[in-house]
Amino acid sequence: MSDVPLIVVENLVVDYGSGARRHRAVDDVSFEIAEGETLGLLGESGSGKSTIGRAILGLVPATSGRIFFRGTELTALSARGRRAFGSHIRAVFQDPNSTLNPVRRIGATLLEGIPRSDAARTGRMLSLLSRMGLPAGTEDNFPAAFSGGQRQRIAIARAMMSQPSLVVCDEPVTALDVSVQAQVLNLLREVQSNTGLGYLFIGHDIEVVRYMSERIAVLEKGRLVECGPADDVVRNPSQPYTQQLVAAMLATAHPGVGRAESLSSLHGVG
Ligand SMILES: Nc1ncnc2c1ncn2[C@@H]1O[C@H](COP(=O)(O)OP(=O)(O)OP(=O)(O)O)[C@@H](O)[C@H]1O
Repeated sequence: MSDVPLIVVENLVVDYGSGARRHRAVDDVSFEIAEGETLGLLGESGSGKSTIGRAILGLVPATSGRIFFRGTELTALSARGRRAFGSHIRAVFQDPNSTLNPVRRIGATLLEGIPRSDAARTGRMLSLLSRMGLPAGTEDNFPAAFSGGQRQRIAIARAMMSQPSLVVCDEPVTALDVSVQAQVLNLLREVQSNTGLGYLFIGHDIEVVRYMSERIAVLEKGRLVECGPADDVVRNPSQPYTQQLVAAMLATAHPGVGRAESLSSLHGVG
C-alpha cells in the first residue's frame, strides 16, 4: 500500500460571509486519513464538522490551507480540475432526500454521472442495490416507494456507484429510526471491507462514531482539540474539552435501548 495518505488536510481555514459579517467556521485544522481508514469527527453542533466535509467535497472554498487527495492538491485546482476528482470523493448526507430526485426512478439516479462507456455500470447498480438489501426491481421505482432506512441505503448505493476512494458520511444515520441505524452502519462497514475505501465519518452520537472509526478527531468551535485512536479518545480523553464533551455525550448516548443493544451486540461495544 502507498505511503501517501488518502487525504491530507493542512491548516484548513473556512470563513463564511465577509467583512463585518465574516464568521470563521473552521480554524487552522489539520489531519490525515489513510487509505481504507475511518476518521470520526466529533463535536458539538456548530463546531464546524460539516464545513470540513464540505471543503473536502469542494462544496465550500477553503479561505486558506490546503487539501490533498493522494498527493494532488485539490485546493490548487480550478473548478473544472476539481470536478475530475468528483467520482473519487463522494458523500452520504443525513437526509437521503437531498440526493434522491423524487421524480426520477432510482435506476436513473444511480446511473447519473456514470459514463455509458462504463460497460459494467448496470451490473454494478443491480449488485449494489442487492448488497444494500433492497428488493429486486428497486431501480424501476421512485423514492416515495421506500422507507427512510431504505432511501438511505439507496443513497449509499448511489455514493458507491463511481467506486470512490473516500466517502464523507455526514450524520448518515441521525435521521433514521434507532432500529435501522445499526443495519445502515454495518452496510457502510461491509462496503469498506470489500472495497478498501476510506471514510470521514461525521457525527454527534459518540457510540455511533466510535463504532465506525479507527481514530476520532474532536472539534471545538472550529479548532481541532484532540485526535487519536477511537477508544483512547472516548475512554481516556487527554484534553479537558474532550473530557467534558465525552461525559456529556455519554450521558445522553442511549436514546433508544434498541439502537444501543443492536450496536453493542454487533460489535462488542461496551
Ligand atoms: N452556509 C453558511 N453560511 C454562514 N454560516 C454557516 C453556513 N454553514 C454553517 N455556518 C456556520 O458555521 C459554523 C459551523 O457550522 P457546521 O454546520 O460546519 O457545524 P457542525 O459541527 O456540522 O454542526 P451540526 O452538528 O449542527 O451540523 C456554525 O456556526 C454555522 O452556523
